[in-house]
Amino acid sequence: MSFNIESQISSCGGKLLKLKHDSKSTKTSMDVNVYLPRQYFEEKAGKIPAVYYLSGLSCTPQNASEKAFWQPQADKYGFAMVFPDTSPRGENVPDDPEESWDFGLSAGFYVDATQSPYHKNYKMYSYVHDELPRELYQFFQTSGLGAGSTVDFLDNVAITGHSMGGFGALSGYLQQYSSPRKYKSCSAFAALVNPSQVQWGKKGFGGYLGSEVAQWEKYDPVNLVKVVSNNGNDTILIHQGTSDPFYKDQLKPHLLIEAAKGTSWEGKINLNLVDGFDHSYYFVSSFVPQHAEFHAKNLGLI
Ligand SMILES: N[C@@H](CCC(=O)N[C@@H](CSC=O)C(=O)NCC(=O)O)C(=O)O
Repeated sequence: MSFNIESQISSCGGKLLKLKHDSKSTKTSMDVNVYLPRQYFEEKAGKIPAVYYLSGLSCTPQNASEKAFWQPQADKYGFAMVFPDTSPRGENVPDDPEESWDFGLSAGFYVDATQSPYHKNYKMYSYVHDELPRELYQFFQTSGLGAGSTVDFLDNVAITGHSMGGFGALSGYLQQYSSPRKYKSCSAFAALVNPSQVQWGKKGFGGYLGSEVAQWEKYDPVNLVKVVSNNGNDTILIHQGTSDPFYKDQLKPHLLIEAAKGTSWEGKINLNLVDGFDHSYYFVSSFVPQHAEFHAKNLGLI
């Protein structure tokens, strides 16, 4: 199933492509933005790595594309950016019965839902970590958009995200850690590190996965650091604003540091508490340069 290029927008030295495709995982049409850096259009840039950015509650692919300012960094180091959506959408896609913004549409939690009625469409784990990379790779292999360059959407890839998306990045990175296609690096901005223990996560996991805690633990980073072995010197980069209104009740990054103690991740989670910053994209965009450099190093670009 291929992509329709809804629009191509010049941004910095490259192009932001707004794409739409029919997803087998979600059984809906899905929007995704891809930023192709200036290197993609230069002669013989070869295979360009990709960074996947997972957005948070209430987002579409537009929020980060417009407000995180990843594009200048992508041009600086030579990586593509992928901005997936945060949930399936469509007239037959179930939403939150409470009509809140923390569950349902724009709040898919990057899990594969097992509970009715969400089990049909809310397969966001499989979509983000399996279907979307494969479909993008195939599409760009034949798109002819670049001057002899290609994007490596499958292997030399990194993952990052904000809030619910920070959870999604940590969860996907750790779950895929021992797979052949593990992400080369993972970072997060104001992430939900222990969804099983906070209101947002209890509502999301409960609604999508049911009440069996073992199903929650499969996705929860605080559990995953205890069962996934860090097979090298991998580190995880996290930034958290101390003026973030969700810091104390929903995000709780210290719980991940605590959980890592006594494991191969102890001392490997680089948590940066930054005074005066909130939860917004003013916070995210302030630290994107540091995260971009972190991923560029792990992708072998510097
Ligand atoms: N729509 C809500 C605001 C919800 C919110 O702040 N969402 C954050 C992520 S929260 C955890 O995932 C966000 O990224 N918002 C998008 C943005 O562009 O800031 C409300 O109206 O309060």
